[in-house]
Amino acid sequence: MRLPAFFAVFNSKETRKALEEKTAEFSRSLSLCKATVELTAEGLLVTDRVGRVLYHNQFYLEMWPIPEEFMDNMSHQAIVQYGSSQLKEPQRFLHATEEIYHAWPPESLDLLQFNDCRIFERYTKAKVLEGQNMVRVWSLRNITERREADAYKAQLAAIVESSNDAIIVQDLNGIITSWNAGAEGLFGYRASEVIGSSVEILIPPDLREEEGDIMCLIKSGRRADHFETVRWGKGRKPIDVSVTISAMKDRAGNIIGASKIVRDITQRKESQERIEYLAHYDSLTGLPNRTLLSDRLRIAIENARRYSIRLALLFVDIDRFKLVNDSLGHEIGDKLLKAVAQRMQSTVRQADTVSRVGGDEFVVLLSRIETATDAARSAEKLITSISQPYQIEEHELLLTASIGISIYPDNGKDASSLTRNADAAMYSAKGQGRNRYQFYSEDLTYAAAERLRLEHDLRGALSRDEIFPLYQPQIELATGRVIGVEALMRWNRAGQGLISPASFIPVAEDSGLILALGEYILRKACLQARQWHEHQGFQGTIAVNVSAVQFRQNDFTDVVLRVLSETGFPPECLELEVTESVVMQGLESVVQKMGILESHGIKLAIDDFGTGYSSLSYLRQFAIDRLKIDQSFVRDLPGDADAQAIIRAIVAMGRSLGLRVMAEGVETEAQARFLQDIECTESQGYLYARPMKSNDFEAWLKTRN
Ligand SMILES: Nc1nc2c(ncn2[C@@H]2O[C@@H]3COP(=O)(O)O[C@H]4[C@@H](O)[C@H](n5cnc6c(=O)[nH]c(N)nc65)O[C@@H]4COP(=O)(O)O[C@H]3[C@H]2O)c(=O)[nH]1
Repeated sequence: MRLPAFFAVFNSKETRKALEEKTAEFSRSLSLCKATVELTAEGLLVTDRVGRVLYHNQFYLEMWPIPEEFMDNMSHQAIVQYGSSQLKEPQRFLHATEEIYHAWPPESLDLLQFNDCRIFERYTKAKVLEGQNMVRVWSLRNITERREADAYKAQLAAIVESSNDAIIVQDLNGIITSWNAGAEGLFGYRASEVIGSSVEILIPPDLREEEGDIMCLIKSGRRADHFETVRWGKGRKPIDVSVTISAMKDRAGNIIGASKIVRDITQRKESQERIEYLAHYDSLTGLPNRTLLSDRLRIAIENARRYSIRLALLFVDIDRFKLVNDSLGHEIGDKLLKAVAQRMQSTVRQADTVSRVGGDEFVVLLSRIETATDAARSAEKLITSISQPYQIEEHELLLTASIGISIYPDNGKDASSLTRNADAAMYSAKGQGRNRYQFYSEDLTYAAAERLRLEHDLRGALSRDEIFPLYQPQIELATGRVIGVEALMRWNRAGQGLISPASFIPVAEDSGLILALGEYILRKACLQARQWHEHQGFQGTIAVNVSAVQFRQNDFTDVVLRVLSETGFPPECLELEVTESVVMQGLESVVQKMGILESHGIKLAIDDFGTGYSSLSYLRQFAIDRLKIDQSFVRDLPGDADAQAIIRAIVAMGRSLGLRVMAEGVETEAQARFLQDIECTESQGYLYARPMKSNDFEAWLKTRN
């Protein structure tokens, strides 16, 4: 290191001793000074007025870095030139340095950004040394870390301010010390209103203990993390929130407070509640759904077991509800279901559960009954209540319900057997004519299993060629002439012989198989009748039964017309027999379909007439050609006065409406005579012939001619 020139001013004028002492003292302070500047974490450089380097410390060399030998006899400008290649903006740096020597300001401050991202603060100060000599001290300090920390802090502050969450800082006494914009938004207080106040203004009184416990954990250095709770907004408005809490520490690591991130979870809570609701309640009727019913049933069974009491499960099915949906549309159907649900609910006790488990299926859980009669009483009440007329928009509608009942512990000790058995009992109630209730019994289990087997076998019946029609002639009473023939479906079930339609048609209807079966019989009958027309001299009509399920199909008339065109059978010789249940609907789509059929000349007969509960006014609305008096009335002829009266009335009404009337199930001459006497024109029954295979019918026909 070069020593300053003022050492030379000491000369022999001083005493040697004094000089030595001074020199020693000076040397000590110089060493001290040197040690200090070498140890400092700043790069130090001293130049004279024109930039000659008078002093630099080691750090100055290392910070660039600049080789030591480069410093020898170098001007500051040359050194700066050398080092500038390390900087991001070398030109600016060179210019600034030059400007300092030129303008010689008392001090200056600027920043050097190195290519390797270090940042140095460069401070210079002009100094007067040894009285007149002007020097400049350059001090360069690495401020990279400080700058990063500042940037980080600024980012953090920006994040806190821009966060949608409320970020609140409080001290250990619960005094709010920081309150961001998110907190203003969530709680409705401005920062100026709450800073310095206790956090208690945000905490409902019943939750202050919870808050106290959490703060205790925080103070003791344990984790409290995350919890969901309720806070008060301005005006004590409760808000569902989630709180994430962490301890605030000072530099020494002492806990000095807590920071809380508070998030509004009102919407999430609401959706959670909605999901919860949808998982357990039927959205249309608001009744408990199958899941909730299962829970309640399980609890009720446990309860019944513990206290040795009985409970009942009522499986309620609305009869023929599908017809309402198909004909009046789902909107009306939905309104009707809501009304049914309300009635059912108001019929049972509060402790009982009415649930909707399917489209038109309800299950009622009577959680405590004394005897089976209690369940029967409830079932009766339900049936009565459901069967009162409904006014839905402009429609007055009538419904009935079939109910199956199973009782714990008599008919099952667990939820699934009780449910299964109530279901079987309901089917039995339907089988017995609907609009009634039925208790479960062992026989029903057998019947249910048999029903399943039947359905299974029926599925393959067509492909196995087991389905075929029999034919029964229809007679004009006055002349004995064969005016038509009715096709009656039979099933030759493998291993069981001929099965009557009464036992398999309801199964075919419920399973939808009736569509294929019905079309098959229609086609067969048309083909057969065409052949009889052409080769047997038979000119009568062929009557084919149509189930309400078939009639309901949107494409029903298309199917009929297609079969006619494919078989080449004249439409005016086809008569479709529908039951009163079809016309009873009295609906636009029925009228429309009948209109289409009529326009093609196809005839329509009302089968089993007199057994339905329909209003007679429909007879005028529909394109009907014939009434078929149900055989239950004919059976009691001629002795029974009531049967006589009913048949007389039907015949008279038919005549006055211009309809043909046929009596079914005529078995005796006396019945036929009575019918003829009252001017019933047509009849069908065992008296003339039983339903026959086609070749038997042909043979029978020959005997008539
Ligand atoms: N006791 C008695 N019975 C007589 C007499 N004359 C005819 N019968 C029976 O009475 C039923 C008349 O048919 P239905 O009222 O249309 O009643 C039919 C009809 O509703 C339905 N059915 C039959 N074939 C078909 C079909 O192809 N499609 C549909 N959807 N239903 C059908 O099954 C019902 C029962 O049919 P079957 O068992 O064939 O029973 C037939 C017939 O065999 C008689 O003098 N005395």
